Amino acid sequence: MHEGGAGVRELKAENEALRGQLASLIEQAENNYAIMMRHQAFDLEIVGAAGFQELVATIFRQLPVISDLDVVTLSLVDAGADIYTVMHKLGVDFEALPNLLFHEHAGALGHDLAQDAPKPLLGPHDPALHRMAFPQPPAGLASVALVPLLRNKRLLGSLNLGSRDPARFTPLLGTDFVEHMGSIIAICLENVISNEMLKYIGLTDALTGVYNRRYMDRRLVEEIGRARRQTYRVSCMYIDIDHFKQVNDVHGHGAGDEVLREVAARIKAELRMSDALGRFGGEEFVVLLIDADLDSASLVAGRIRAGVADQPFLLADGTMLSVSVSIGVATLDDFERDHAIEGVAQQLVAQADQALYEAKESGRNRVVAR
Ligand SMILES: Nc1nc2c(ncn2[C@@H]2O[C@H](COP(=O)(O)OP(=O)(O)OP(=O)(O)O)[C@@H](O)[C@H]2O)c(=O)[nH]1
Repeated sequence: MHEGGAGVRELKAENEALRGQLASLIEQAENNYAIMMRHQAFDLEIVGAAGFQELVATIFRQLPVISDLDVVTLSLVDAGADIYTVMHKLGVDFEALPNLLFHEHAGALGHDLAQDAPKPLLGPHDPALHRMAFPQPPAGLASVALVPLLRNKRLLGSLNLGSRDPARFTPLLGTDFVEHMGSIIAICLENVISNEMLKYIGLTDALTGVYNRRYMDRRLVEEIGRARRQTYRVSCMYIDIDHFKQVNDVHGHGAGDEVLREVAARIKAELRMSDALGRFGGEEFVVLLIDADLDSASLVAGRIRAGVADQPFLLADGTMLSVSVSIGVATLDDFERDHAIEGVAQQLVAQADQALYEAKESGRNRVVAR
């Protein structure tokens, strides 16, 4: 009887211990489930990101929270600064993304480039070794994971995770989870970068790098709409290189291309950030000036004319060439509220084109405003 009582107590204790273990296993499973759900929501959010800025901002905003990290940086391989330049032109606000780092060469990422598919590097934080991944490490950063972002064996960059907990990332830890995260982020990055590049190519002129006609037509309509609402002036310049056929005929098409590029650069040098310059085809450029009346647009046009004519062009083969442009300027002042914006935009460009015709007729290398 006595022995039987002890047996029951033992069984009870064992039962309680088992219940305790089970409760902690259930809690752990629930925790893991919650983490998995948060990561699934994160995956869905980054897959749905509309563009580069949204994707990168989502990574920086969400990852530290859902993965309980003290710092996240993203290093991108950007030979020739192509990605940076295009994103900048498309309006990405890099100041809002201080943990986005660009590197000219993949070697700066810290991964073993001799391997076809380098593995994530986990271990203690070493300020000297991890300087490129964490240029401004938070105080107390103790362990880090550098996760290579790979697409078809090409290293796009590295996702760099940091924690103040020294046990968070150790070389012995499994890397399946971070590898999975890295592969999803790599796919999303490759997608948004190529989409943004295509968008950019579709809006710009390959020879001169300025906007193309398609972009300018759209921008004109947008700007006229905005100018109507906010009642400021919009002016337009039509610029045409004088006797450009001769440049091609005498010096060759390559020299003509060089002149087109240099003219575009000289026009751009006289414009404000808010103005838009586009090549309308051949040797014609159109400039849209925001918040500029006819007088100030004519002043800018005068500076462009002088900027082209006063300094001879030095071609790659050493040839010096005198080039000039004729410019027509027009402005939108009564906002023509009763007319459709598309019609008003066409009329503004046509008016500048008419002024350009007068500039050509009256001797070239001059500005006519009307
Ligand atoms: N090199 C080069 N030439 C181009 C390009 N697009 C158009 N052209 C040339 O631009 C020239 C335009 O000549 P025209 O329209 O006759 O005018 P122009 O000789 O500039 O004479 P004015 O405008 O009357 O002063 C033609 O010779 C075209 O072949 C281009 O992308 N590259």
